[in-house]
Amino acid sequence: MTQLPDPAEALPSHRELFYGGEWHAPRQRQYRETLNPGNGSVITSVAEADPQDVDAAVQAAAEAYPAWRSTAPAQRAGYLRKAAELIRKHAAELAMIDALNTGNPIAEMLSDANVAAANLDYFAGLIPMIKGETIPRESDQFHYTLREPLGVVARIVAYNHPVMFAGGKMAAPLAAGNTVIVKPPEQAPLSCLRLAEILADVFPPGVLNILPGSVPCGQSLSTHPLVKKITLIGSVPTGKAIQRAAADTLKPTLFELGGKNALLAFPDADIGRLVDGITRGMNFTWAGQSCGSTSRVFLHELHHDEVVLRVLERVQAMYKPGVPTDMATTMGPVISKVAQERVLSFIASGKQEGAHLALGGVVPSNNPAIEGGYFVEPTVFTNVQPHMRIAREEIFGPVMSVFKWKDEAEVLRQVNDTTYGLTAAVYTQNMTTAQRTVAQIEAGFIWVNQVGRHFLGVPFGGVKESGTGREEGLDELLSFTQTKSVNLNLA
Ligand SMILES: NC(=O)c1ccc[n+]([C@@H]2O[C@H](COP(=O)([O-])OP(=O)(O)OC[C@H]3O[C@@H](n4cnc5c(N)ncnc54)[C@H](O)[C@@H]3O)[C@@H](O)[C@H]2O)c1
Repeated sequence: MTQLPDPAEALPSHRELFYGGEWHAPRQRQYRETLNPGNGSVITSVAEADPQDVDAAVQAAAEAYPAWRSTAPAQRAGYLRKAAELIRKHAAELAMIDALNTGNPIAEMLSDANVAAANLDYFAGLIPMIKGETIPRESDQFHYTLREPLGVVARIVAYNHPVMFAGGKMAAPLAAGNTVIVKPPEQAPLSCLRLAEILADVFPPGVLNILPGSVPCGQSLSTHPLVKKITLIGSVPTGKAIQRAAADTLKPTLFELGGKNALLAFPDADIGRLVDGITRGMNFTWAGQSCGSTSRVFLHELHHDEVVLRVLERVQAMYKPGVPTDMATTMGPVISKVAQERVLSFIASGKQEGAHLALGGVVPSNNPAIEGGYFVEPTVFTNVQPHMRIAREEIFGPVMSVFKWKDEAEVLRQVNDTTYGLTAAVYTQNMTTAQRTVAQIEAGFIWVNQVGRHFLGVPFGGVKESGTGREEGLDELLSFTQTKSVNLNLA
């Protein structure tokens, strides 16, 4: 069994900005309190980068770029593998920090650092795929292309998996020869600071920079002329704001945004698997705070009542809000008081609009150990209708909406009747039904007969407003390169 570190000892000793290989106090001396959502207490305060700090960090990353892009591919891969090794070594401590600072249960967070490390290893191995082409010659004209890095890349990440995103998303741009600035989520920056401490001596100064800050920091990164690409894991409105801000410098973007994902079950679905998929797909463990959560469940009228009954039993048995740093805890809080109030207002709207509250819907009140934390009981609505707010908007909380269907064309219309298009899941034992349905669902990633899993090498990303571009595969790596075409006149 994994030896867990003491929460207080796991915390980083730095609270400042890490760039150019050193720690820097923020120029305006601005610090922001960061909380433990499990009990609402303040853990510490962390530096907030302002535009001047952003400029200094970008300059440091730009200075480091020429040497890093010229570093031999095998040597660059070596740096990434070293980072992966260190992240694995410190996985338990990083998980403990994220459990404290995000509220996600420690038992589940133990894998997050390992996912980050796996990304570093994967992209290190993929470096030889950064290749150009030769183009058929016309008489004495010879052409070829080179794939070159972009320069300084900024990656802004969301709070639901800070270390997994910060560690994992630095991999592709670094592998491609870019220098990187990671902006941690302002709600939960501590594991990213510890990551900077762990990796401080791995990369040459300025190659990896970690810049805690909030919206102004993200905005400055979006407009800075030396940032050559900006990416976001976050909400749709933020993606749109960054896209607009990046327009002045014509920066390319890569967005992994929100979702209102459907799980569509056909009458022939294996009921055991289906119940398991519905229950797990909602990600109640981290209070539903996952972009890929299948929060809209479409059950055929032939099995609806039986499946709902079993899902309710299963959810109650599997998820109990508890202290996030306790290994036995199966469900955490949402990230903040504001988020808790937002989730509760969605629940109120569901009731008011006539959906049936089948489970939860309240703040847990029977566990003194989590008093003051931002918890909401796992919540399931049935009899949800397409026009309701809970059917249309991303809640990013532990609220599942169940719909009943009987007509395939109509249910597919409802599944696609959303501005989002991140993931979907289809349950059927008939592969023809599966293929027919997959072809019609508007989503970037579709599971058949399971939910939630990611596989390195299989592109992940959204269609419609859920994002642009693809991550977790070769597409991601190549998106941090640009093509240079060369013509040789052999006449
Ligand atoms: N598709 C995915 O892979 C994925 C994964 C996790 C979360 N998400 C999405 O993230 C959202 C939840 O995270 P959140 O509430 O922290 O999102 P958010 O959009 O509010 O914030 C995300 C990040 O963007 C920064 N930011 C906010 N406004 C900005 C601006 N104008 N300019 C530049 N940066 C800005 C924040 O500081 C933060 O670091 C949900 O919508 C969820 O679906 C998507």
